[in-house]
Amino acid sequence: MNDARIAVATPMRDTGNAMDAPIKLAARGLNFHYDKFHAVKNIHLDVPERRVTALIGPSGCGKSTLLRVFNRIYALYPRQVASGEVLLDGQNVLDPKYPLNRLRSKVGMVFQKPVPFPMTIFENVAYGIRHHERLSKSDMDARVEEALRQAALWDEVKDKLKQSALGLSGGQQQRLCIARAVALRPDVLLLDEPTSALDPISTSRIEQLVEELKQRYTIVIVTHNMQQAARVSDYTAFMYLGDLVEHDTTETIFSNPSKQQTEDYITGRFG
Ligand SMILES: Nc1ncnc2c1ncn2[C@@H]1O[C@H](COP(=O)(O)OP(=O)(O)OP(=O)(O)O)[C@@H](O)[C@H]1O
Repeated sequence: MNDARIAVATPMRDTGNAMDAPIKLAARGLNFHYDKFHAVKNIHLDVPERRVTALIGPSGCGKSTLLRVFNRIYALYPRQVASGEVLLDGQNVLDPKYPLNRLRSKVGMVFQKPVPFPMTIFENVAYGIRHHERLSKSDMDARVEEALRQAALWDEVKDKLKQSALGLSGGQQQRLCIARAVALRPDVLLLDEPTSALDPISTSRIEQLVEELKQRYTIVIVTHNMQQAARVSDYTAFMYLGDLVEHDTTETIFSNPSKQQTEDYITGRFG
C-alpha cells in the first residue's frame, strides 16, 4: 500500500463489487445541466440502504450538484435541468408527478454551513414537522425530543428549548440542522460537507453521529476530507469533471482502486 494512502479505520465487509444491502436510492443515466454547462454526466450509482456512501472528488467535480439532484432542489431554479432517473425505492423522484412534499419528507438534506432558523430551538425542529403533519402538543413534544436525541443534542438543550437557536455553538447548530432533518423521519439523509465549517471536536461528534444514524437512515455524504470519507463511509464514489469514475467499498477505493485517476486523487497527486 502506498504510504500516502489513507488508512480505513472502519471495519469493512468483504463485499467484492456487490452491495451488502438492498439498493435504496439509484441514479440511472443521470445528467444535469446548469444552462449549457454539463455538470453531471450520465451517472449510474447505487446507494445501499442503511449504509453510508461518500461522494469524493476535486472541487467542481459535481458532488454537491448530484446531491441536489437527489432531492430535486434544482427544481426551484430556472435553467437547471436534470434528465435520466433518480430511483427512490424504485420510483423516479425526478418525475414531476412525484410529489415534492413526499420527496422532502423522505429525503432530508443538511448543508455545509449550519443555518438554524431565527427562532427557538424547539421551533426549529417543530417547524418542518408542522408542514407535513398535524400533531397534538404532547405528540409534538415527543417528536422534537426524539429528533434532538437522535441528533445527540437533547442533553445539551433540554433545559433551553425556548431559547434562540442562534445562541448555540456552530457544532450544536449543525446537530440541530440534523435534528430538523430527522424530525420528518426520512429514509435518506443527504449531508453536504456537514463538518467543513466546524472545529475538530464538533467534527468528530458529527462523525460519531453519522455512525449512529446509519442504523436508521441511508446516508450520502459529500466530503472534501478523505480521512473523513475513510472513517465514516461504507462505500465511496469518486467523481471527476462530472463523471463518476469509480464506485466501490470504501476499503477498495482507498486501498486498491481500479482506476488510475482515483489512485492519483486519493494519494494527493491532484485535487
Ligand atoms: N448555480 C450554478 N450555475 C452554474 N454553474 C454551476 C452552478 N453551481 C455549480 N456550478 C458548476 O457546476 C460544477 C459542479 O459544481 P458542484 O458545486 O456540484 O461541485 P463540487 O464537486 O460539489 O465542488 P466543491 O467541492 O467545490 O463544493 C462546477 O463546475 C460549478 O462551477
